[in-house]
Amino acid sequence: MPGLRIGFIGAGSMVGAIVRGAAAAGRETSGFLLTSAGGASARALAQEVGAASCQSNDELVANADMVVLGVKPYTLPGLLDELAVPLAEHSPLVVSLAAGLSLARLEGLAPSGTRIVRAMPNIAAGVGQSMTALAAGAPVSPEDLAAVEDLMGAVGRTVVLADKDFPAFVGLAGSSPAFVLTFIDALARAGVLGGIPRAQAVEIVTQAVLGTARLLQAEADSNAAQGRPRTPADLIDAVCSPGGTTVAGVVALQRAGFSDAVVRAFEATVARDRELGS
Ligand SMILES: NC(=O)C1=CN([C@@H]2O[C@H](COP(=O)(O)OP(=O)(O)OC[C@H]3O[C@@H](n4cnc5c(N)ncnc54)[C@H](O)[C@@H]3O)[C@@H](O)[C@H]2O)C=CC1
Ligand SMILES: O=C(O)[C@@H]1CCC=N1
Repeated sequence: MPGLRIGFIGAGSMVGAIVRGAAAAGRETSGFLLTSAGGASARALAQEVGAASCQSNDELVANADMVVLGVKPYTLPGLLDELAVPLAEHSPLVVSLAAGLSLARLEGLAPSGTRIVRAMPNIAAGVGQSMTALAAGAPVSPEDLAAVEDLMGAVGRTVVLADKDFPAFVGLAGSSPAFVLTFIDALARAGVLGGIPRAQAVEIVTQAVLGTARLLQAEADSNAAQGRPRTPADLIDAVCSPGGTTVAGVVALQRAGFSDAVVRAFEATVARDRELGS
């Protein structure tokens, strides 16, 4: 939204990805305000993207229309407590990126009536490919939500989700880049076992994963209108020649408990998200 001043409290991995992704997407970043603990990372990020850094979180809240909270979940309650007076006085729209903290919990920590949007992006925001969930609290207007969709839409896809579904979403998209990277790392190491140098193996696997994800997206986009798009299982069948190499590998993955390991990773993530919020 042109002219909107967006403050980011915290300039770590996630805010860095959003701010760099927005800058790379051509978003006007001169209205971005940044702070961090100690200030150094906020100043460096601000300089990199042509934004401004603030001396304090109070100054940032006083000057922003939207305040994105990009600190760790365990830091957030203390931060909201410290910001109670400026938040009550200036009433910016507040966006929390924190895992675990439900809208009800956030609303209980902020001054009464604070407009809060909960967002769960992922690290691919840095290259404009985040999958971000959004949930809006009761006082949030359609225009407020549209402003957050506009910011997060600049760095990937967005979906509005019920707050209760956030723990599952974290397992599917917030944390899952690390699961996919674990797969890429393991397959690339196997490639080294097969005699291919590590850097080349990583490049090869990365393109294979990217191509597969693009194939699935194209399938959904182009076939949705005409009928039932092919599912991941359909595409697995399309790669598996009878008696061929792929089915041998897929059956070996199944025997080793690959699907079970993935479901366990999801369940552990959901459980940890719930623990963080309790
Ligand atoms: N890293 C990721 O892939 C994702 C992270 N998130 C959420 O984003 C939030 C931030 O996570 P990361 O960026 O990974 O953490 P991080 O540790 O990389 O960054 C945290 C930032 O907060 C700053 N900070 C701490 N206390 C502060 C204070 N009082 N005032 C101003 N700045 C302060 C630190 O200086 C640092 O820049 C978390 O709530 C996390 O749940 C959500 C989705 C994905
Ligand atoms: O690990 C975490 O808690 C954060 C939330 C989702 C991704 N990183």
